[in-house]
Amino acid sequence: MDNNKLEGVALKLFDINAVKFGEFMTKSGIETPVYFDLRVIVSYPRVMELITSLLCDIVATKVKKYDHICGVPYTALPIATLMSVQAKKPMLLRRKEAKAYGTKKMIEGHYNVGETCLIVEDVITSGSSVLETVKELNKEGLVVNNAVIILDREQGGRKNLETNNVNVDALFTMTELIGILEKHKKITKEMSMKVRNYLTEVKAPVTGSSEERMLLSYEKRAELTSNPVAKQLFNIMSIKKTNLCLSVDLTSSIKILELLEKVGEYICLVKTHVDIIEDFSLDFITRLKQLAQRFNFLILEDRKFADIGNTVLLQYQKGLYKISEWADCVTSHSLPGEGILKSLSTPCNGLENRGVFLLAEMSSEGNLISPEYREVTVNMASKYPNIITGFVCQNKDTFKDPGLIQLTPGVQLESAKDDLGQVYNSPDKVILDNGADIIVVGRGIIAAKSPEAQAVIYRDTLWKCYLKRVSGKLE
Ligand SMILES: O=c1ccn([C@@H]2O[C@H](COP(=O)(O)O)[C@@H](O)[C@H]2O)c(=O)[nH]1
Repeated sequence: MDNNKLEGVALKLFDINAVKFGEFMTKSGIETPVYFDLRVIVSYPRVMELITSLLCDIVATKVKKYDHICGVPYTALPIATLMSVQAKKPMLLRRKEAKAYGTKKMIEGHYNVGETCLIVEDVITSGSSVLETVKELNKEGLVVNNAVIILDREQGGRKNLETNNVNVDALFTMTELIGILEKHKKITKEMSMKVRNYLTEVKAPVTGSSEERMLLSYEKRAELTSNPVAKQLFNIMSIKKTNLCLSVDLTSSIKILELLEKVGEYICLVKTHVDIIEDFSLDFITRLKQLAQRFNFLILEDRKFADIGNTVLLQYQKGLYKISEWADCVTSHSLPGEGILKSLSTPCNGLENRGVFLLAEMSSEGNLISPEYREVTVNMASKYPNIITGFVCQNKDTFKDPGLIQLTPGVQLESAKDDLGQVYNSPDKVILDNGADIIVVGRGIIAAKSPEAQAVIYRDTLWKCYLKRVSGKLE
């Protein structure tokens, strides 16, 4: 590759503010000393031309065979278009959302099953955006072996893609780009060191492992999930900056509503056991739903269904509680087999956005769930991606899919046990070591002198642990 041309592009990117240095906060609250915004390059035709020609050079020498070019939406689309024209290879267009009318195709353009497609992307961090595009192309029977990238942030993307059989070639790694800018005195030695230190501190997430799930932000995971309730929860957590689920194990509906008035703003999810409420009424449900809307949290009925499909269907939709009409999600055992998931996914008027947390483990001492049971549960869930929101579990290795949520009960500020077998772990332990995404706290808050003040303490402690986890700066 022409090194002068490459250095010229690096300097140009700096001049046009496509690369910035300082103290930046990502949307999910993680600090970074360097920020890339390659969206601006469309305003600089000469930069576009240079980048296209360098990427085409890489492809000509490194990629053996490809039939199509596809850019990852949106920043890479103009570059992919220019490359397609320069290399005289047909382009495919990946939609982000299917059209509401017509063909509903996600990939536009003419192609045949078994043909190969080269992917073009501007920046890779974890590589998940490229993988989303790979997934869509694979669904159409297209094969992806290669991706060309303008900048590799060296934060695990290359490894993730290679694990998924996609070979990566980049114009620059972050280290190379920093090196050029330092050499040409665009940035100081100190700034260059700061970025290098940041790179060594930030651990690389690996796709397909529980580590990747733990290192990805809730924001990013909202994009990766196929379950509408999980998406809503990831979004609520990102917006409200809370991963606290309050378990309102109280027997008076008035007390539950009073408590939620005080703590609603600190939680992303409320967990109920409606069958312990002594004065249950549908008016209580109406008021609960109003609070959920006002404070932007979802409702999980911890029903722990465990019967044959037909009975569960009746328990879910009928009886005194009519759970399916108000609970955004429910918990269920996998013990009876797949029938239970079939019944919970039975279409019912207006209930498209319902979710299920499947119990893969329990927090109580001496429970009978074995590692084999846990594994079969997770495999069973994979056949029902539309309704599975996540798992109630205690361990990070229970599942890998970053689109699913680990809901972990048995949490108090200090590790402890109650007299009836409940085992409590600390926030550090469950989030940093054990992979919890949403943390269920019951008596730790509701039995406190001031539940409101205690909810704030839990919200802040749990969120800090999450930020520490996604920053990758684990000891
Ligand atoms: O394995 C499990 C599954 C569910 N739970 C429920 O969570 C809350 C925990 O309440 P604490 O007062 O914080 O102990 C409770 O409603 C359980 O039914 C669980 O603890 N363990």
